[in-house]
Amino acid sequence: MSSANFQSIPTLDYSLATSNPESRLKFISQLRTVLVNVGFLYLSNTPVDKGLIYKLKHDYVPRLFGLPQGDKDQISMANSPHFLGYSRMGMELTKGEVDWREQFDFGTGFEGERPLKEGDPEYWNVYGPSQYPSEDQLPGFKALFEAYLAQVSALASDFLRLVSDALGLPPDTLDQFYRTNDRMHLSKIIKYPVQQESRQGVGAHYDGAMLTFLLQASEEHRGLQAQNLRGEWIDVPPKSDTFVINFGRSLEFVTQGVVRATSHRVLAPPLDSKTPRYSIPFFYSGMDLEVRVDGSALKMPPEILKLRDERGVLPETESINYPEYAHDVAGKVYLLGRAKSHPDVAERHYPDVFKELFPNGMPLHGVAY
Ligand SMILES: O=C(O)CCC(=O)C(=O)O
Ligand SMILES: [Fe+2]
Repeated sequence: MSSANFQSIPTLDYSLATSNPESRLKFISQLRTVLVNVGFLYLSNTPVDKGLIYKLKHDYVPRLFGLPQGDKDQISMANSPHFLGYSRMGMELTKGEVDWREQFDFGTGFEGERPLKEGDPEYWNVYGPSQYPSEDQLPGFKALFEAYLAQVSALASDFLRLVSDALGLPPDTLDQFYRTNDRMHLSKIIKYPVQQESRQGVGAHYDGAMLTFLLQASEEHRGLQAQNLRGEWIDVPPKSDTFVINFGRSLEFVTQGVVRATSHRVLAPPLDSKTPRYSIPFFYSGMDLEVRVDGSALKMPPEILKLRDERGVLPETESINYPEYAHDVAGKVYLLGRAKSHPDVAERHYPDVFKELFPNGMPLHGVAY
């Protein structure tokens, strides 16, 4: 069976990539197969501090969601033109349906605001400072989570070089989309409560960022599923001491479809569950706002394009997001994606974009994606 019709998700051992040249070659070859055919992998033996992850998962995350509702609402995403902050359950849409999850969105890198100047495009405002609970509310959390984000961000940057290498390109090739220092990567801390009105934790979608590093923070819950080439939903159960990595639409576009941006979704914990599911995705999303990642940006080696052709064409899936990479700069695509997921925030901070996307006003079910 072709690995494009995978029935489980492969695990790659990061220590192979970092120990010696022969083992690195082995890693690169495994990564090439995953990039072209699967689009999802578990990565084990990463350098991210295990103690930090433990404290985040078992201590801070439950306490973060356990804060009084008033404290959480104080840092509501509605306050933020950067789409950062707290979203109550039911405030986010995927494909026009409510996602039954409660979440905090945090970005890396910005302490102060960077006000727009006359003539700057609106999408310059998508990067900006995060909203954290105060030190009184959750002492030590900001420092710990920022340390975590710094480590995962460094890992993602190193991993992107392995991706370039696996695609037969010089290792620094994909760095060209991340040149300035003016960037923000996005991360979320998510709680999926036991099933509410529907089991849509998050609906079928592609990610936009080149890479996603997901920490599944509740070992007892399945729920994440990825779609193989035949369209079957395959479980991606939690696996201890690993990250789940998947590839997004920007990487798919820029590699002319060689890399699979794999459609995925999350089912909420079923009715008989005793606990919610927590997860922490980190999106290596902070591309330079002005770059284009359409298919003309990189020259792909012919032998690599051949692998894409041998894999075959992806069927229609339920996921249709981020088609704009074909014609818009990265900053604009990011803004459109965020506005579609959070129309209330868009209406307040980007009224023109809101009107363009939702000419009939605030979407209810089945209107947006
Ligand atoms: O919660 C998860 O496991 C995945 C979340 C996800 O796919 C996303 O936020 O893009
Ligand atoms: Fe996702």
